[in-house]
Amino acid sequence: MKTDPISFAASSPMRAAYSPLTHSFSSFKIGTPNLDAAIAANNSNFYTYELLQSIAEWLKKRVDIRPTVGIICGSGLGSLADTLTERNTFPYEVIPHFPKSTVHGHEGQLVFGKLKGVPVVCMQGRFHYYEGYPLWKCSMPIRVMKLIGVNQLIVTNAAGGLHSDYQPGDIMIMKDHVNLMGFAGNNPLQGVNEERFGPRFIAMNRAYDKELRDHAKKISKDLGIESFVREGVYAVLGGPNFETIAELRLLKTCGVDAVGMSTVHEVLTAHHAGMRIFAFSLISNKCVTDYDDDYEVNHAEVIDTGKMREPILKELVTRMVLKMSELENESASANNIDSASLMFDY
Ligand SMILES: O=P(O)(O)O[C@@H]1C[C@H](O)[C@@H](CO)O1
Ligand SMILES: Nc1nc2[nH]cnc2c(=O)[nH]1
Repeated sequence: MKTDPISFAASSPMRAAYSPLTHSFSSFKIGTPNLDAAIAANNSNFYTYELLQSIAEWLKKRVDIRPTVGIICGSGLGSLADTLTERNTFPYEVIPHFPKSTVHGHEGQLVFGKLKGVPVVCMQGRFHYYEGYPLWKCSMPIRVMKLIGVNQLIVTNAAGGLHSDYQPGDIMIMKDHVNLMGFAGNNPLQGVNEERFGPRFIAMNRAYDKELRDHAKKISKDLGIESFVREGVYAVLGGPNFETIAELRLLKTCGVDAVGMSTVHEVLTAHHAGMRIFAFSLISNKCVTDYDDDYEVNHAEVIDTGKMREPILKELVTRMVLKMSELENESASANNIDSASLMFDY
């Protein structure tokens, strides 16, 4: 009989639970009220490697497509997944152990399919910290994708434009981020490190792949959209409130170009797992940094900007996926040549 990871965990006598609140580990007997309370309070990293593997296996049993490229759709950008052919859709509530999507504009389903013949898996809806989930839970689908075979990730989001030149409808290729939640000690990689995904300490200077960013700029030129494609720095805040004027002024002086409430936890998890990452923000609104400005940002506007830019974003993402698949094939054949020459030499 196959061991269900939950029952396996339940049969282990002791388990360590990490509390990001107190930054400490405590040992709990499985099945004791203490552990149950810790899990209920989301203070324990509950997704063991084996549990994540069982989720990946559950999906692989139900779908033939084996994607190596994953896509995360931001607010108002879910229709990117509608471009897929040979679609196989899994609402999050049917996938074992998946959190539920609660935000308007995030459908809450995992969609497998093909983009111009390239197999991809798309998160049509993501998880945010402000929904009440800890960051390791928000980013668990990235690890599931990794176990399915995904090694390149496209991450999209809607963000407020802080840079004075940015206008709603602009596309900002992310070259870096400021992890404000990380400054406060909140990080999805906290807790016992799972070496099978990646090392304890990771460098971040190459997280946003330069070659992919250059391809995106070239594609933008080919599409004739370079006048509204930017490259900049995204800062993540926990939300759900939008920022105060004082907060925005502070962030502007720190070199931040756009502000949002997602993406960074996914990028950290994907980079830790060795994935190649391309990320962009759709600038959905201007950030108000003037006390005389009465304009108030709202979520409906964020969704509407996504709809407005839908056709061009679909084209950008499709061309990026084709390019990523090409790069992967090139590196696969280079590896084959390498191993063939090794066989010849020895
Ligand atoms: O999921 P993303 O980051 O695209 O969503 C942004 C941030 C908030 O969730 C929401 C605010 O309107 O849009
Ligand atoms: N934090 C933040 N997230 C956003 N998502 C879309 N617009 C905004 C914004 O202005 N601020």
